[in-house]
Amino acid sequence: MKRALFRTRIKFCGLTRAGDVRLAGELGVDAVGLIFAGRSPRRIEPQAARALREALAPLVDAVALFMDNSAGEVRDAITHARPTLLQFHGSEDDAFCRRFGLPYLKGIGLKGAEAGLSGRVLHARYPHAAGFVLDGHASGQPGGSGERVDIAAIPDDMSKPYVLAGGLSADNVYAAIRSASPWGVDVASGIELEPGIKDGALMRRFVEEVRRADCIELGDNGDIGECNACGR
Ligand SMILES: O=C(O)c1ccccc1N[C@@H]1O[C@H](COP(=O)(O)O)[C@@H](O)[C@H]1O
Repeated sequence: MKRALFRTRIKFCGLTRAGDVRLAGELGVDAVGLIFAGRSPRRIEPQAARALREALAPLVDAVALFMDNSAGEVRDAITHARPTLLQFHGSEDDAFCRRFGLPYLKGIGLKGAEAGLSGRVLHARYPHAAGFVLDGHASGQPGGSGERVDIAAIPDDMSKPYVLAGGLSADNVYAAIRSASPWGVDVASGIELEPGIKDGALMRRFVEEVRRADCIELGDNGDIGECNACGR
């Protein structure tokens, strides 16, 4: 695939501090994930989400992440966080995910029960999904554990955008983008000091590595061509 002027989208997930949200915007990150899943160490209360939302720069998406939350909890989070996108990581079906009137991403664990499902099956199961988050963890398990995604497990017939997640960091995101060419990349633990506490230097290095991967144009035969932006 030729990647002329392609820009890999970046989502930082599980932010809990307004300063981290501000820095994400300054670094040019496309989306910031606020986690309402009960099983997450990065979970925030809806009221706390309001302050984080206010720290978000314009033109940056706020993504509200859920895992088997009740409809009431999802609505409460939406009221406070005013997300532009929802992300579901549990056993929610398409009807549940779409009932809130916002576009949604469905998180799929590439290990366990959902391993080996084709893109065709995923698209049929979640026909209204805007895209998918393909994550390294087993289905039924919460993400955010740093469990490394196996690029070989990505279905080869994904027709909707997918975001790659699972154990990504500044040390491996370049290689992951070069081999999988995802629509976007999503990271939680790889940019933090401890769950929910992000590290500015790791955030910056992660973005730099994504930009470096995007700077290379791959020809149809996989050869590395010159940089689209700088011509080198
Ligand atoms: O991050 C969490 O705590 C979490 C909890 C429940 C479901 C999903 C969760 N996070 C998602 O998992 C990916 C990968 O995380 P990591 O980079 O491997 O630590 C993260 O980007 C979130 O979208």
